[in-house]
Amino acid sequence: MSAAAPGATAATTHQSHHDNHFRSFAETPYQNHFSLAPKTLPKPYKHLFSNTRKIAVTAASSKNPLKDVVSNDYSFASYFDDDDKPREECGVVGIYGDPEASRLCYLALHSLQHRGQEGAGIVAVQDNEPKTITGVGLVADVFNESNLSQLPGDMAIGHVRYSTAGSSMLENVQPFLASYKFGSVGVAHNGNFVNYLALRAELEEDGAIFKTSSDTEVVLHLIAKSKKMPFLLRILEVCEKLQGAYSMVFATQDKLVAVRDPYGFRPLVMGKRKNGAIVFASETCALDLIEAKYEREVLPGEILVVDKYQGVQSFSLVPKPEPKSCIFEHIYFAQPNSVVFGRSVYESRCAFGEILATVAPVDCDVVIAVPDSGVVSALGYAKKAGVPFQQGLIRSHYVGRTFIEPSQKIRDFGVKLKLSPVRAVLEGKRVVVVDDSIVRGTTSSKIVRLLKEAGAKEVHMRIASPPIIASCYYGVDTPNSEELISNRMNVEEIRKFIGSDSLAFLPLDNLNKLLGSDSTKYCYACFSGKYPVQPKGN
Ligand SMILES: O=P(O)(O)OC[C@H]1O[C@H](OP(=O)(O)OP(=O)(O)O)[C@H](O)[C@@H]1O
Ligand SMILES: NC(=O)CC[C@H](N)C(=O)O
Ligand code: SF4
Ligand SMILES: [Mg+2]
Repeated sequence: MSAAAPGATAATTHQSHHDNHFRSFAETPYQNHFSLAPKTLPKPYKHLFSNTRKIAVTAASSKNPLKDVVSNDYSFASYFDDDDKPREECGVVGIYGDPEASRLCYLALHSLQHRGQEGAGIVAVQDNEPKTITGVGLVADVFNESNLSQLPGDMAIGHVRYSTAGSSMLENVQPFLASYKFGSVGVAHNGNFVNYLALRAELEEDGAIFKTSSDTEVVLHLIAKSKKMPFLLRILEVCEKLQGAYSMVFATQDKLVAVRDPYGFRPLVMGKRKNGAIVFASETCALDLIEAKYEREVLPGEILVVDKYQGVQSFSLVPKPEPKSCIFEHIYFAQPNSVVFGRSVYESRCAFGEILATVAPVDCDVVIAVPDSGVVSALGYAKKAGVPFQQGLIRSHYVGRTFIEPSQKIRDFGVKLKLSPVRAVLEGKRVVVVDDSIVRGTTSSKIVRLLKEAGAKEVHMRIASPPIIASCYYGVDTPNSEELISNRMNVEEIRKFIGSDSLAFLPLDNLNKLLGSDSTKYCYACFSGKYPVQPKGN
C-alpha cells in the first residue's frame, strides 16, 4: 500500500535533508480557459449535516496510532445548514519556533473561526514526533486545557474546516497527518482541487487506499509517491499536479512549509512574533490576536520553507504568476479587521457601500445593515448618502445550531431567531437595507418581510456585490448555478420575488474601477462565469 494514512502516524525518522539548490519549476502552464458555459458540473460533495451531529474528539500520536474517540450526540435542527448559502471556507495556521506553538495555534484558530465551523484540529511537533488532535465542531468544542497540553512542541499547524469536498465527518477534519518512508507530514488546506476526482482515481488505480472523502488527502498520497528529495522538491512535484485553489501549510518533522497556488485564490499571510517565531495564517486577524507582526503575504505561486538550518527560504512554483485572488474574501468571507491580498477588508466594504449610494441612490430616512457581513457597506452607503445609519436589525450571537423547532411552524423562524427588527428604527420609515450578497434569495425575501412587518414604509435593498450567476470551484461551497437566483431572474424579477420597493447590486464595472490596476489580479468567476481554471467533472 503506497497510501499515507491521515489521522494515524508512526514517525521516528529524523528528516534532516535540506537542499538550497533550486531548479526551475515552470512546467505548469497558465491556462486561462475563459468560458461562459453554465455550470453543470456537480458539486464535489454536498454539505452533510444530518439531524444528528456527532461531536467527537480524536487524539492520535505517533507512538499510538490507535484513535482515542470521545463522542456525544445531540440533535439539532438544520436551519442554518440548509446548503443555500455561500459557505465560509477554511482557515489555516502554521507556527514555527515558539515553545507554545499549539496554544498559539489554538488562539489563532479562534480568530479564524468564521472561516469554518465543521471541525478543527492541530498537529504539533516536538523532537521530530508529531501529535494531533482533531474534532468535529467549533474550536472551543474540540480543545481544552487538558488536551492542548498533549500537544507539546515549538512547531504546529492548525485548521478550521468548512467542507468543499467530502462530508463533515471526523475523518475529514484537518490537519491530516501521515507517515511514509521519509518520515511524517501534516497538512492543512484552504481551497479546492478542481482535478481532485481524476487524481484520486489515478491514485486508487495504483492501489492507494483513501481514508477520507476529502480532496485534501490526495496531497499526502502524492507526497508519499514522489521519489524527489528533499521535501521541497516533493512539494514542488506535487503542486505541479494540483489544479485549483490551495493555500496550504505543512509540518514535517523539522520544517514548516507554506504554499499558495499560482493564482493565489485563497489568502495566506506571514507574520513574526517578538521572539522570532514565524506564523502563517489565512488572515491577518489571526496574527493580531497572537501578537505576530504582519510581514507580508505568501505570494501566489510561492513556497516558503522554515527550518532551523536556513531560517525562511522562498521558492517559486512558476516564473510569472498571474494572480486571480478571490474578490469574495473582501465581499463576505474575511473579517473586516483583516488585511487580505494587501487591502483592508473594512475599506473595501466601505467603498462598496459608497459606490452603491452613488450609482443607486434613493430617497430614504435611515440606512440599516443585515448584520454582521452587511454592516461596513451600510456604513459606507450612509456616509455617502448623508443619511443616518441605525441598527434596524439586531443579530443574536447566542443562537447556535441547536434549537428546538416549534411544533406549529412559525414563518421565517430561522431568520427571526437570528435577526430581530427594531420597530423604533423602522416604523413609518423609508429604509435602505444593505446586505453583502444574494445567493438564492431566501434571506433577502425573509428580511424584507420582517422589516415591513415591523412597520417600515418602504424597503430598498442594496447588495454590496454584483449578482452571483455561477458557482465557485475554488474553496467556497456555493450552490449549483441553476439554484442561483441571479442566474434565473433579472434584477426586476428578483425585486418582485423578494418583495422590496427597489433593488440594486454593486455593478461589476464599478468594482473593477475601484480596484484600479489591481483589478486584473482578482477572480470574479461567480459574477461572470469566466473561470481562471476550468472546473473539471473528473
Ligand atoms: O440569498 P441567500 O441564499 O439567502 O444567501 C445570501 C445570504 O447568505 C449570507 O448570509 P448567512 O445568513 O449565510 O450568514 P452570515 O450571518 O454570515 O451573513 C449572506 O450574507 C446573505 O445574507
Ligand atoms: N473550504 C475549504 O477550504 C475546504 C478545504 C478542503 N477542500 C475540504 O473540503 O476540507
Ligand atoms: S468564483 Fe467567486 S467565490 Fe470563487 S474564487 Fe472566484 S470570486 Fe471567489
Ligand atoms: Mg448574511
